[in-house]
Amino acid sequence: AATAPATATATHQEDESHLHRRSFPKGFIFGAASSAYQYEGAAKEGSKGPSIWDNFTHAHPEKIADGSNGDVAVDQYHRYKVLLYIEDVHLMKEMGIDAYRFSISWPRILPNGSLSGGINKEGIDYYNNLINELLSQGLKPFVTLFHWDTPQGLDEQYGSFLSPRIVEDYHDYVEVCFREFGDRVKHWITFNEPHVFIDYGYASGIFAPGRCSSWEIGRCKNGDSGKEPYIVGHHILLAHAAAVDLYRNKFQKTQNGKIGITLDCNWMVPYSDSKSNVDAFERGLDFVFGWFMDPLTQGDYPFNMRALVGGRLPKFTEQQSKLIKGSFDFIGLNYYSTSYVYSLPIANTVNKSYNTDSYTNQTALRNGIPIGPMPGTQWIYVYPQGIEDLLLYTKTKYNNPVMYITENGIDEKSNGNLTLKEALKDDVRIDYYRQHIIHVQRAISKGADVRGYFAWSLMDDFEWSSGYTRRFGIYYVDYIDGLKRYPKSSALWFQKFLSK
Ligand SMILES: OC[C@@H]1[C@@H](O)[C@H](O)[C@@H](O)c2nnnn21
Repeated sequence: AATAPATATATHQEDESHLHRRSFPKGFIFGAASSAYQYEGAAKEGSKGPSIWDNFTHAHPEKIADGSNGDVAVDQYHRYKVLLYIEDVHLMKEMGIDAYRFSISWPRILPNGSLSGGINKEGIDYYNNLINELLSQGLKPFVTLFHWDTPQGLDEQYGSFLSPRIVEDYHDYVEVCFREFGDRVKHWITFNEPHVFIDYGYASGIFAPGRCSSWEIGRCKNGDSGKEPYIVGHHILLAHAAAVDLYRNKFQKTQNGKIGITLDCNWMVPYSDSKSNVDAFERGLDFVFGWFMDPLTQGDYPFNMRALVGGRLPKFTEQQSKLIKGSFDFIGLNYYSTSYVYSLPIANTVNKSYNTDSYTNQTALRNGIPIGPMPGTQWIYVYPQGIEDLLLYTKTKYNNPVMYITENGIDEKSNGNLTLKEALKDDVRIDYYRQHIIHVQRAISKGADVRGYFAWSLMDDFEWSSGYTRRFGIYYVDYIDGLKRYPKSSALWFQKFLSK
């Protein structure tokens, strides 16, 4: 008689026997990731200037799930020694983690955003201490130069990324960072996820600076969701290229570091194999990922964007195109989830928006069946095949660049009713990391040039519009009792996985 099908103990349960650090290429880096606004706190200390996130959380607490902000966050500014030395670096070392990805707060270096406003020595000192602490514990610093916290001064002075003036100010800011930290920092990331920063900050308006058309979900007072996203994206690419050009011409020969950019791309699966939905798959990826990957590899935006956005999409001069094309030593990829994508009928909507320009929509359900389990927040459906497919898509379409997974992770709801012991038992996260690491390994075995993998996040932290209601950490932070840190089961799993 036919044997009953084995009931899956967990979706995508994979064979783990071959899973250990040695099964990755020599020199492959495992790390943990963070960002300045989500970790540092000390928002008004050390002569730091305000960022748009300081302004946004205080001006619009209603836009944050628990009305919170990053004034204190997990207080890395005061605790990095404790955070990274006695507790976390100690555990990171024990865990065998090789690198720590963190971001520098632009207004902590240049308080009003421009060089003319002066360089903040206390900011330089803080990051020097943090970098030295990491190195003293054998950890490589991977530094993100911009993780969404634009100096408020530049936003007020000339609309920050809405103006080409941002290119010069960003150039001056990164030059200070290369000069002050480049002797020890050998991996630079110019921008974190320009797509998310723009989509949420200038199209839907739910993130800082909270600009969008009045009819968009953010109900913004100012903005234009059909024009501003493309202007901001254009200036980010120009600023990125200026930073890479500066690094290559003035610092790389002596400092011998690498510079790249981190892009987000949740993977997509055509809702059906109909031509229209397969076309939607291409368009959907072009509007999220190709928006930046095409200029970086070919010097112009994808054809789909040129065709559908028309005159609202800025043009590159020949010189700008040359400067942008090839302006990276590596690409950072942030992957979390996958959705089905389907085509929408072309409509002559008066209300133009980045959110509708691609004539695609995404859904987690097909015929009512989710693409994967959703054990955490409302947007992460566990689909490990997606990280493999994204890596292989990038390999095939963009000539196999050097890649790092610079973020991958899952969260759980913050639940005050759990005992500490229960809160530390994050088996879902262990399962998530195990499966995604296996699929990264498969992509490498198929030729993808992946050099590293960073877990998001080292510890629970300020989760943007979700505030502290969502926990992404492999460390638990006790927000009630002095921000104490406790390794979750996933931290101990990493320790075991990395020690083999
Ligand atoms: O939402 C979890 C994390 C954020 O905390 C990071 O700051 C951001 O880079 C990101 N991109 N995708 N998912 N994430």
